[in-house]
Amino acid sequence: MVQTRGQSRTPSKKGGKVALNGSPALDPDTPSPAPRTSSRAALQKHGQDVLAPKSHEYEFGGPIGALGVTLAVPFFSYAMFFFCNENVGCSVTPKHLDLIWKQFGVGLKESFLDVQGWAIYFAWYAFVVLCWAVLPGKWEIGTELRTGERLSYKINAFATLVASFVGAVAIISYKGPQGFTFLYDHWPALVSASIANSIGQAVYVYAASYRTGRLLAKGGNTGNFLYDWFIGRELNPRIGIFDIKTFNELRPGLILWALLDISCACKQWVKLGGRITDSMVLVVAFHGWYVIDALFNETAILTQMDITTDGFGFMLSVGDLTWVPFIYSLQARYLAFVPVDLGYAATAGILFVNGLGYWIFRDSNGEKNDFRNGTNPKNLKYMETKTGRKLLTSGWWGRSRHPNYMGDLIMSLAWSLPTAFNTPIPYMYPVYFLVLLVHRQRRDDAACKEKYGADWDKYCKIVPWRIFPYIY
Ligand SMILES: NC(=O)C1=CN([C@@H]2O[C@H](COP(=O)(O)OP(=O)(O)OC[C@H]3O[C@@H](n4cnc5c(N)ncnc54)[C@H](OP(=O)(O)O)[C@@H]3O)[C@@H](O)[C@H]2O)C=CC1
Ligand SMILES: CC(C)=CCC[C@@H](C)[C@H]1CC=C2C3=C(CC[C@@]21C)[C@@]1(C)CC[C@H](O)C(C)(C)[C@@H]1CC3
Repeated sequence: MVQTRGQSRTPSKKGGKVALNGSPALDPDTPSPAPRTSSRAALQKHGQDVLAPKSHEYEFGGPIGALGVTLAVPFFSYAMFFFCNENVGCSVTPKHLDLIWKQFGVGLKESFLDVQGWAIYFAWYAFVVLCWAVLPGKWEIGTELRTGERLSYKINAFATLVASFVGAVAIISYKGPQGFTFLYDHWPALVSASIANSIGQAVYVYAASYRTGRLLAKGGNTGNFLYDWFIGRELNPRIGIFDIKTFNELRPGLILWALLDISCACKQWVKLGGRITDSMVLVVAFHGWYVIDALFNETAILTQMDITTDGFGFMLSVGDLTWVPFIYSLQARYLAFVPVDLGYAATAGILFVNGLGYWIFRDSNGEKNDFRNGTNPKNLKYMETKTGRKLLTSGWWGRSRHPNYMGDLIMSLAWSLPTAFNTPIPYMYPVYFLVLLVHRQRRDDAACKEKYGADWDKYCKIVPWRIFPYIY
């Protein structure tokens, strides 16, 4: 599989560099830490202005926005379950609300007193950490930090995915599909445990960021407790050589998403007495492929803004650990109790929409990756900038400034179409995703404007559309 995201592969250099946050940078070929030069010496080189610059601007609506998202994400993660499940159905009517209200006590019990569900979640999390520690993987060096140093990351997310799939297949082969419905059956407890995990981690990294010498994210040090806790103060929180942000971004949430989908398919199999619908096959395959693709290209995230620029706070912890697995799998969970048979024509139509989205997503990311890696196989036009970096002005990047987002958004629609049109709830994912990517595009454009100055304005004149040509 080719690399699809990020700008370029991070250089795989040998050599013992110093990581500021107390963890030694690593020789990429050895899983054991290279000798530390002296983190204290490195600290002395950099003043507080470099390590912990004060942030003067709020994003995401400032502290009020931070509070809103902090409350909204857990609320919606529960609501999507309690408003849409096999006992109450998935309609949007006052009668339905009344029914949900009557189930409130049961919901509380299922969420907080289901010890087995909580145990499953934390056993799962421990398993993923263990895989990180014991499975082989090469060490890759990340992008240069503000301090001039680089951190190393163990690349074995794909091996973790394979180990998880092998485990799931073993359970299903041994016990049958009914033996793998336990994730579906403990859903509210799993949501609660993941929220508890994300709160715990956000509190930990916030407190740990006050240790001396931590490198803070430029936007996460406003001095407002709620906002900084939400956005994340420290850029690369680590426990020794374990990088908390990259670990959470790719492994526990994304793999759990794929496993929840499989569990939903097993539930449908049991419900229908030994078959799964074409719509379920499509959803599980589309999601599964997306997860495989992300984990196979693990190194690509090392150049993404979440890793290079943003801190790790509650927004990312709850996004990675709760939102991704439990909201992104909504369509599969819906189909588990409302089976939809699409037939050949609708299946072909949806395959076409997903294929179109995937092609745009992959081809546009590929064009940029090639270009940032110093090649231009399609001989695309580009413009020079004063920074010395070039910007593509033809091909996908000549059609809009974020063609890769367009592809991703088209795919997100294809993931909801298999649920048909009985209720709008399974379409919540593409709606959320549109909001996320429009916001992300604006943040990225602002960052590019800062980076390229007047050259970015010139590029925007050549390529006026932000995501969708002739629309936005
Ligand atoms: N499923 C999900 O929940 C999410 C998925 N994604 C996906 O992740 C992928 C990566 O997205 P993201 O990290 O946001 O950023 P992008 O991959 O879109 O990268 C943006 C960067 O590309 C460079 N760039 C911009 N224009 C040009 C050009 N014309 N020529 C060359 N380089 C250019 C700039 O950096 P520079 O010039 O410095 O190289 C810019 O900062 C996307 O496909 C997105 O859809 C993202 C978020 C969530
Ligand atoms: C509602 C809320 C708290 C949102 C926080 C946003 C996060 C859910 C997303 C921010 C960037 C993300 C990325 C992915 C998942 C969603 C979050 C965490 C990603 C890991 C999905 C798989 C992709 O292939 C990816 C690796 C490009 C992507 C990276 C960004």
